[in-house]
Amino acid sequence: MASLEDRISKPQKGQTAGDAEAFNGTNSAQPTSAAGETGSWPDETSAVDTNSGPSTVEAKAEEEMSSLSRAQTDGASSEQRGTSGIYEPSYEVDVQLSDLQKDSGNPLHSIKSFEELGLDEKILQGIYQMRFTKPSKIQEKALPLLLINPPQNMIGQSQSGTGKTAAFVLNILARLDFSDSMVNKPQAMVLAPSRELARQIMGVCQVMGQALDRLKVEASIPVEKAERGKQITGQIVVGTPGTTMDLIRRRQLDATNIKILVLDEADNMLDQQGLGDQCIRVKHLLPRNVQVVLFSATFPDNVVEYATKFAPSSNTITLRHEELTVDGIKQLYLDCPTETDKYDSLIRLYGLMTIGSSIIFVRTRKTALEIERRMNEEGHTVACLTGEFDGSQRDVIIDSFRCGHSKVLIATNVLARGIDVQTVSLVINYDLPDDGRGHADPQTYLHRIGRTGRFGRVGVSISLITGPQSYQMIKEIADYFAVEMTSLPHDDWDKVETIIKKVIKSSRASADYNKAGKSAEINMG
Ligand SMILES: Nc1ncnc2c1ncn2[C@@H]1O[C@H](COP(=O)(O)OP(=O)(O)OP(=O)(O)O)[C@@H](O)[C@H]1O
Repeated sequence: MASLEDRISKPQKGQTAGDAEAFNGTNSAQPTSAAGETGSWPDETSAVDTNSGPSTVEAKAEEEMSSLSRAQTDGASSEQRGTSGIYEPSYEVDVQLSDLQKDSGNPLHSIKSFEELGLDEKILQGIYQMRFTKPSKIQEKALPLLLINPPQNMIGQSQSGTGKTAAFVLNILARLDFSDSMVNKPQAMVLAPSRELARQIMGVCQVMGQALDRLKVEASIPVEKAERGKQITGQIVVGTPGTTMDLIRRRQLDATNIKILVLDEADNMLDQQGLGDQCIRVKHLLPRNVQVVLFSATFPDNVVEYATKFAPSSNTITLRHEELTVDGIKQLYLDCPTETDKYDSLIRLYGLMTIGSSIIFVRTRKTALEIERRMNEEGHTVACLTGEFDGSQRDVIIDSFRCGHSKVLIATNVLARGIDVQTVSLVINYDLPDDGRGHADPQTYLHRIGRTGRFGRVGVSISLITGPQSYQMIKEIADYFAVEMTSLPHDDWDKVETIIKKVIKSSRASADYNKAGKSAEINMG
């Protein structure tokens, strides 16, 4: 793969998209353990998790903090550690992480320390609390550009799980004004495509900013019983675009002092009809000189122009699509003769090993509920999260998954992006993501499999294939990212186990990450 040298050059312009399935809630959170009972996936839990946050616009700060601490436990329960079975971890993830961070071809590599990035002492304290030792490449490259004064726009791209959230959160924390006249004024706004991601980002802001005494972070996500007229007074507001727009229009959110607008999963926010529209409208309600920051692992060609209009004259950090996959995620596929075989294979996979936590992605809510029902009937405790549940149900389900009470989550694309649960060691594409026209949707595939293999951890993705069309789709995906996918035989489960063992082992051994060119191309606006 071509290696990209860091390089200085030029920017562009862009625009928007809308809310969608992102918010209905969900389901039936059941306490869980995975199915079958043989091996275990590597325990990759190391550093602190930074997950999800709390509640709703009207929620009390204390409730938020307690919900946050719950949600931030990433599910690395002691029972998951050091289990024996399909693969025994051979060394601590800290060691692996430092090896990875020494490798200049790795997205986690950087030559700088956090101390060199010019951050306030109190913000550094937050970083130490999170036990981040070194910045990742995107953090190292993006932060100096984000912190320049006067502020400049940014379009930042980096592989899934490489720390984009901390990059934009640190910039926000560094720019907040806690003086008496400003302390109750919203100053930064982060928009995300789902309530789960918005809550997670809130959590990161709160943990990273914990040494900042007057910091207040508030959510703008749909709530069941919104307190009419309640004013948002947090300096940071994190939410979904539709609700945020409503709050501004109802004058519950004073946008006149907003100086930073971040769109996380920006390509999704700008691309989807509806979400994009709402993002544009929100932006129009903000001061003209707002610093616009767009982050995502993917920026497909069709959104780049849009993005460069939305964030004019941006500094950009981009990657080629051949460079987007994370080497720690081993991509496998299982060819199933029929749809029925798909379900049987799923059950066999769970029978094969005990899995830390896993997500099964399906195309429709109906399939999600059907698989949930069947797996529960067969004694597997699983939960399901789709857009049809209400917000509070969704919160319960995702929090239960984050803290490891439920370990198997069946989800639609609503959870494909951004969700960071470090114990997820397996992602199953029960249905491949498609573009609605019979072709693969490589971006969604990348985001889905990126729910595992977070920040140097090892993960496995298994796509279930049935028939020539889905075979063609997996081929399109493999070609798009220039990756090799390992085939699993559906009729020889001993072999499946052997292959999975082998790929996990090989990915551990190859902490060298030798794919040349995982570095970003930087363009200065
Ligand atoms: N410098 C660091 N050192 C150690 N861990 C880090 C560092 N930066 C981020 N992390 C951890 O890496 C994980 C992934 O970070 P994050 O969720 O920001 O990834 P991302 O790039 O936004 O991924 P995605 O594209 O999937 O949204 C988080 O658990 C975070 O706490």
